[in-house]
Amino acid sequence: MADRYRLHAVIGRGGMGEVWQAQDEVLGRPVAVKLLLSDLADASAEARFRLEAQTSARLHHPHVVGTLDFGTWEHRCFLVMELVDGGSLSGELNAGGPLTPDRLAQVAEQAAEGLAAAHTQGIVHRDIKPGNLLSDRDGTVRIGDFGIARFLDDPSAGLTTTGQIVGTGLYLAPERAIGTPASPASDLYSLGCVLYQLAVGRPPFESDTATGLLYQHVDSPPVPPHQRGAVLPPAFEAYLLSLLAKRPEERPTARQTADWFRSGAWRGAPEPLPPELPGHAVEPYAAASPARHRAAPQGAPDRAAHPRTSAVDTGWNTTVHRVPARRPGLRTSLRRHSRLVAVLGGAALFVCALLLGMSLFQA
Ligand SMILES: Nc1ncnc2c1ncn2[C@@H]1O[C@H](COP(=O)(O)OP(=O)(O)OP(=O)(O)O)[C@@H](O)[C@H]1O
Repeated sequence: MADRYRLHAVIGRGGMGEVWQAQDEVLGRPVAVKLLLSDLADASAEARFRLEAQTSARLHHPHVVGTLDFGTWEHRCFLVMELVDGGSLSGELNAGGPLTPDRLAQVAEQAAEGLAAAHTQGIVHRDIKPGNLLSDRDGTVRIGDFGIARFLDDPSAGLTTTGQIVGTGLYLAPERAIGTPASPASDLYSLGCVLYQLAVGRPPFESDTATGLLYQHVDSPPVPPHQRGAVLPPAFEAYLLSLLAKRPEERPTARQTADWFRSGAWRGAPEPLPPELPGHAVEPYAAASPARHRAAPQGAPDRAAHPRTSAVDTGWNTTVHRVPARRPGLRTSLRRHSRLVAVLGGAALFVCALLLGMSLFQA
């Protein structure tokens, strides 16, 4: 192909193309070649495919599948990638059943490292699922398939042109289920779903209908993995559930997740919850749902105790300028600034009374 690549065998087929195990005959190394499906060879499919190539080409990281080349051959676009020769995490689960805590922690750390690299570049993956986490033969995990990834400043992020939510329903974050664009935190939710599935054998939520599935993401607390037979250290389980927090701001960042798993803290007991801060209540998803009480489990990072600018919260520091903060409602702002409002109101009253007094005196 293209006077350079010898295609050997099809590895798999996705929504956009088929992936081949191939040989780069110029550089003499094995590669993976993704060919756009011929029945998709229209301008918009080509543009999406090209975007996938351009997005992934911006990332050079040991836990992201590297992009090597892109071109057109016999009217079909192709993308050349590093060959990851150990299969996907989906295959690993199917072949050997739920993963051991050690392997799971390795997957969590390395996938989070790859996500942190993407988020730092302003890229949200939007389709984290077991089939997109590939593994080298030595077990190293790499994130592949940036086919529906978007840059954070892309106004179309989160929706296709027809208004459909894209991404795989089993791993879709609640904020995306209700139509909000994907953010880095949405990738962390998807990673939480994947880790849950790799630990339990089944994803956290399943339903016969797409609506039923979306509803559960938004409103149902996940059943703790140990109640479904998983054997995880308590701290690990607590952290995993924090990734599944309904509210995006309560999830740890990719950077925090990678650091936490690398530290080995997952082997321990959950840390005690810090005392609830007054006025910390936020009101987005299912305020009255039991999920609220699950959202910040023991051992999970407490976002209120580590605000975005704190030195502990390094993950946010790298991405905070890219992530548009949700604007608080008028009532929330007034409540937050009540003391300031009272002082300003008092001062205004005083000035009015003074002016009135002076004008009366002059009259
Ligand atoms: N660089 C790679 N090295 C080895 N295998 C790969 C590589 N990229 C993809 N694959 C494998 O090829 C198969 C198809 O991948 P592809 O990304 O096209 O589709 P998908 O992620 O399964 O589906 P979709 O694109 O519809 O989400 C997957 O099974 C994946 O494991």
